[in-house]
Amino acid sequence: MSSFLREMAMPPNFLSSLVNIYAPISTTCMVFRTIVYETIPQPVRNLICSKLSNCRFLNFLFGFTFTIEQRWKFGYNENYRAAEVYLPTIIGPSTDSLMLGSNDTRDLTSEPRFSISVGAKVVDFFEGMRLEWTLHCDEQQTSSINNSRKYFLLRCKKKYRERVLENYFPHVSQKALSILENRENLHIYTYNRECSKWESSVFNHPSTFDTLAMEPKLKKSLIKDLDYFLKRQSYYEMIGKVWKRGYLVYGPPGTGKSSLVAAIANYVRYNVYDLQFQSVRSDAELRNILTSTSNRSILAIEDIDCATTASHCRLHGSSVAEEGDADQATTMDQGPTLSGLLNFMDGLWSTCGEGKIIIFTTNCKEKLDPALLRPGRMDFHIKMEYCTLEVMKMLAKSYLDDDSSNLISGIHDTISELNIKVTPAEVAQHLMKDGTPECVLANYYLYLRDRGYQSEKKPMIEEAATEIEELEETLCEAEAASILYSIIEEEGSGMQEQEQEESSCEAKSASVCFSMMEEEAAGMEKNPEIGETLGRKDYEIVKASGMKRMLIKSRNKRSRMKGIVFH
Ligand SMILES: Nc1ncnc2c1ncn2[C@@H]1O[C@H](COP(=O)(O)OP(=O)(O)OP(=O)(O)O)[C@@H](O)[C@H]1O
Repeated sequence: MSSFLREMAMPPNFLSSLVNIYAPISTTCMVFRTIVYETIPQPVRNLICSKLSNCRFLNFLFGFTFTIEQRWKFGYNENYRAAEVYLPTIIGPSTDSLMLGSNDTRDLTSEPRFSISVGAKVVDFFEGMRLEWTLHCDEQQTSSINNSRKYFLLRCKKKYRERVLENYFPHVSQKALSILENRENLHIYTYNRECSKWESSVFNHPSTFDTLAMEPKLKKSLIKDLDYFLKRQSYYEMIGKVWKRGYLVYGPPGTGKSSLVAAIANYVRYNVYDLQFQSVRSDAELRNILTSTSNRSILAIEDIDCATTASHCRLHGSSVAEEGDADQATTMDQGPTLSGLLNFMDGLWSTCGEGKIIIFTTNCKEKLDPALLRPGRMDFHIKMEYCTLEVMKMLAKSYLDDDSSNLISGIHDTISELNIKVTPAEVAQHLMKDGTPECVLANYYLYLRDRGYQSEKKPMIEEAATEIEELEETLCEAEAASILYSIIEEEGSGMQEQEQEESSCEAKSASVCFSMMEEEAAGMEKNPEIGETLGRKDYEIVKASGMKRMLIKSRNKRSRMKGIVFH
């Protein structure tokens, strides 16, 4: 060292004078630092720091900036989403503006929610690093569409760059994930064709697997399938498959297909992207729409049968082109093709995004293109059915909190007897009516019976009514004859002998017949089995036709009466 100094021709006392200068400066700095730390509170220190960090020159020298755009390449940027979710939870005094609002339509006094407004700064401290976030928005006017480019800037010291990448971003993503898993509000997005973007609103659908009535076995296996899917991200990676799941929900209108989509969303706590397939103009637009949905979300395409029929026609060039109107064909929207959709589902485009659940619903599975149904394309086919006894009990449980009433079985038996099909939506509509559970169920039972009469049993009722009329006539005749007989017996002396005999004979037989009828009717009235069978409604119906008397007196036609009412 001394030789080195000698070579440098430095004065020998230079080092000692350097130490002499350094010592008081470093002591002063330490004292100054201690004074600053002890006298200036941390928020004020943060403010000063943020002012200094605004200084472009200092930033240029010591700062580093990460830009996190809303879209990354062709898809939604999950880091942007993580920041969007995480930042409102770390708002501190240094944030000078905020967006505030509430979606709770039920409670005006509910606590408002915050989100980051454009230009606002949010400062975060992590492992001793100071990190400053700002949200930016650049308006871009392209043709008639107003596109805005949103992005976060994250500023930190240059020396923190690696630590931010390695520790801070995973921390933000992790926090965002747990916030999303426990979020109160889900969102539903609908595609706005005019400005080519998804628009969101709060998703408040109350349907859950508890309220949804479907075959218990099917429900159980669906829940199991969802659970497996949610926790097997790494398994999908291991087997080289994209982490996504497709469900095809089919069944007649009103069997709960849309309710099932909502129940799935509420169960997995995913946002829902609801796409009207018919509103998409081309494959390119479809690709754009689908890739701009976020990860861990549900894409629901309802009534896919309508969509794919159109796509199928287009695919085979049957619609516009066949009409030979080429000009019209070029000016019209071409619409997405079936292959465009399939490509997204399991072709190359399917790799855009992870954790997606795709749900197609249809009223008519048979109408679907076989390409959509081939094994492996939609992982799980869910058939939503007309009401079974189990489904009816579940509906009664969730709408009336009563699944033990005998009337439920009665209703179900009546439905089977009448050979009619009833959707859960119809049952739900009746069960929502006002009244005690018994009343509501009894009314629905009566309604079904009535419905049976009105539709399928109409011819039989008409036939029975004619027979009743005939019977009434006979009975009237018999009654008249009986009266006549008594009159004859009383006043018989006034008649010719032969005439008297004939009349008497006729009247007598009529009277006998009439009393036999009366006797039998009385017997039937006492018979509990028949009493039970001829329920209130049957009685009412007969009464409504003005035949109450007939009902009682013609019970000797027991089987026929049962037939009128029940078969
Ligand atoms: N399985 C069910 N469980 C509980 N409620 C149901 C069920 N099915 C239908 N509902 C009730 O009926 C209403 C309509 O049902 P939903 O819209 O889900 O049927 P859908 O099969 O999607 O009908 P569409 O094919 O006409 O769209 C729901 O709001 C719900 O109240």
